[in-house]
Amino acid sequence: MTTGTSPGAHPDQGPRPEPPPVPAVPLVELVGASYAYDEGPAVLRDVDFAVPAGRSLALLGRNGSGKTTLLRLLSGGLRCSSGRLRLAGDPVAYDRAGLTRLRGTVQLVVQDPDDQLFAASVEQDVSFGPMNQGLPEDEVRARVTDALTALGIAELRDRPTHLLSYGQRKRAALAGAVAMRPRALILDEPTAGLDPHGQERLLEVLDGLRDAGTTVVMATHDVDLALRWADDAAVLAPGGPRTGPAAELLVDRELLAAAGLRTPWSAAVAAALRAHGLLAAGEAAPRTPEELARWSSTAGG
Ligand SMILES: Nc1ncnc2c1ncn2[C@@H]1O[C@H](COP(=O)(O)OP(=O)(O)OP(=O)(O)O)[C@@H](O)[C@H]1O
Repeated sequence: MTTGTSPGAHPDQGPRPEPPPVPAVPLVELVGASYAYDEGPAVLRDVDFAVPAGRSLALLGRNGSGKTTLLRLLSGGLRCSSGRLRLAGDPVAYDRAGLTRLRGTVQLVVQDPDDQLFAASVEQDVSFGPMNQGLPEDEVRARVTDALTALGIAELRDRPTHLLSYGQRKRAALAGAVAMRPRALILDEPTAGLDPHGQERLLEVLDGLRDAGTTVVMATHDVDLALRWADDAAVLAPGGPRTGPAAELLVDRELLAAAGLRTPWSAAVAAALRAHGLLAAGEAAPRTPEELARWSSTAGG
């Protein structure tokens, strides 16, 4: 991960606090990692991939580029064919103790909530992880309450999981990970299948978690969402992942085209504003319709 910061923005509330600087030692890191499934060629080859603590990171790439595989390697669900996984600088041992330590720090939420939820009620599901950690009952209950409140689904506590809507199931699955109080949440396409309102609410939840110090990694196909939400971005391009500040990487048209991604809406707007002399070179471009409205009211554009 290259160093640098980018000014994040809450969707509707103006600039959010600056993220912490990129620390020298990543929270979790793949070094020279390769992975091939039994039946196929290598999906990832000799990949270096660092997740800096306390920041938000969007992972982008075309279908089949290896996003899910990379997230599973980072969270210990898959083991590199070669190379290694490090947690806070230390190599992860894939034994019980090593994986317990990793999962206490890094929690993966898979794309389909039905692959994650398994208990009869929301409360039972969300309490499973903390109970499994051997926490006292009071602590488990408090964590469930906090996680459901953070996700805005406190009223669903006693509901059977199979009666929830898709968006509610996505939130319940995320609550289960949040209840583990991990340092890093790794989310595989968390906004997929949510309506626009549901996406906005989820981003607010993720911003709140990040602002409280949780590292949040999200795989997504949505370049617009990635550019306005993430501090950092990683693009799975043919030569391997490219990482850097989202505001720099996600306006690199050549890179995006090579990775099979389109240019974000706001980058196209910025190019048009510059072409018409309305935005100075180096001046930050608006990244959302709300930022564009604020920019035009102050710039008189
Ligand atoms: N269990 C598996 N067994 C064999 N091959 C697999 C398996 N899971 C994924 N693959 C292959 O690995 C490659 C990368 O898949 P992966 O799911 O990591 O990509 P992705 O970037 O997450 O894709 P998408 O955007 O479609 O979700 C694909 O070619 C896929 O066919």
